[in-house]
Amino acid sequence: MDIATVNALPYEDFVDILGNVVEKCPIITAAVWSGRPFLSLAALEAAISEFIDALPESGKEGILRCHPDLAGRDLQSGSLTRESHEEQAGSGMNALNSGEASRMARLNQEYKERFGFPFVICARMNDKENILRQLSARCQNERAVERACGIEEVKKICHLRLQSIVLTDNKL
Ligand SMILES: NC(=O)N[C@H]1NC(=O)NC1=O
Repeated sequence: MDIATVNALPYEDFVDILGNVVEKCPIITAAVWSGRPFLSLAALEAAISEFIDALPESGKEGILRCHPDLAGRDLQSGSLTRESHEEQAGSGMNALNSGEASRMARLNQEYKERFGFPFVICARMNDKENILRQLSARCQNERAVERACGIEEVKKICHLRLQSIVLTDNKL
């Protein structure tokens, strides 16, 4: 689908197709629809970023809280969104050995207790070793730093999800 097709979508279809570019936050997609027409995919992505940046800190934390844990309950029970499942499987989250799995569970829990929101990282840009290393390191951050860090990762995830739906000019 190219950007002209995206711009022509009624809002129901726009939200159906693009509603999970930020995990379980279709309200963001629904909000930016009114900014059409977007000149490019980059312009649509910028509108999403601006919407997120304008939220109060509680709203940004809310976005983080909509994300499933990496290698967590939803992966085990098969209840991840399709996008999240592909991302987690791609980075080896469903193939952790028992030592890695228990380390991931312990650090995820420690992180959530410290910050009140889950650890978020763009799984498609990292392998499991890197994810575990980052999780451990980021547990030491200040809450405000970590909130900003998580939101930057949400934007990376969004960037890749948008690219898999909307053709960029060089793919036309
Ligand atoms: N917690 C977390 O980072 N979740 C995710 N990361 C990602 O790339 N997809 C997710 O669902």
